[in-house]
Amino acid sequence: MSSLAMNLFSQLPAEPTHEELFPGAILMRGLALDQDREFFAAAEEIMAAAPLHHAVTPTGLPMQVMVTDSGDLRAFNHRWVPERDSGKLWPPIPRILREFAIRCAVRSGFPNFRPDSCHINRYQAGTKLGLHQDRHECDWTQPIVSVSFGLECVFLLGGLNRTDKPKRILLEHGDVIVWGGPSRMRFHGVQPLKPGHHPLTGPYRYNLTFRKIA
Ligand SMILES: O=C(O)CCC(=O)C(=O)O
Ligand SMILES: [Fe+2]
Repeated sequence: MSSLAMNLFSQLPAEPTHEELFPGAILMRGLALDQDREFFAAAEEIMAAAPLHHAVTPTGLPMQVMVTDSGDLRAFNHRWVPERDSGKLWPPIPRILREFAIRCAVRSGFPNFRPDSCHINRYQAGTKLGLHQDRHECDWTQPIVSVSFGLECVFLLGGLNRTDKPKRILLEHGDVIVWGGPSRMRFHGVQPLKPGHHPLTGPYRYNLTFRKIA
């Protein structure tokens, strides 16, 4: 019996997992659970200072996913597009989130991660994110740290070509995925969210990605 299943019976908090999905791509189930309320409250602070808005495709079309950002001035300047964004500066990354993201990277074999931004995606039932690579960052030796809250989703982690068949990974509240090194440019995406209700986030899934952009 797996330790996770045992814990259903013992009612003890589950130990986070450490699963290497590919070289440089690590799934740590439940790693954010211990402090989920504090972390989500910090995400809510970001959203209060920088309200969620619809993401737009590179060609300017509105997407279903709602997004916002936090981070330092250099990262903001690197990503800011006058035609797309308001001129308002990003709020800083809350310290509790930045330090957690660094710990996640260290556990995954990336001890030099220095995130300068935290991007938030909010999904509701039916919202998906197509397969893409994260390529707006300057330094691809720095990994991506992704933390999920609320409703579960099926995360797709593919290869270095868009047509490579992706692995399907169920991501639940508190799960963390880090991808870097040889996995940094893997295509990834999110399948349409199933409707549901989560005690902390209601009808939504939130995903926080920590990056070194500038
Ligand atoms: O929501 C997720 O799990 C992935 C988000 C993502 O890939 C992105 O924002 O670039
Ligand atoms: Fe991405």
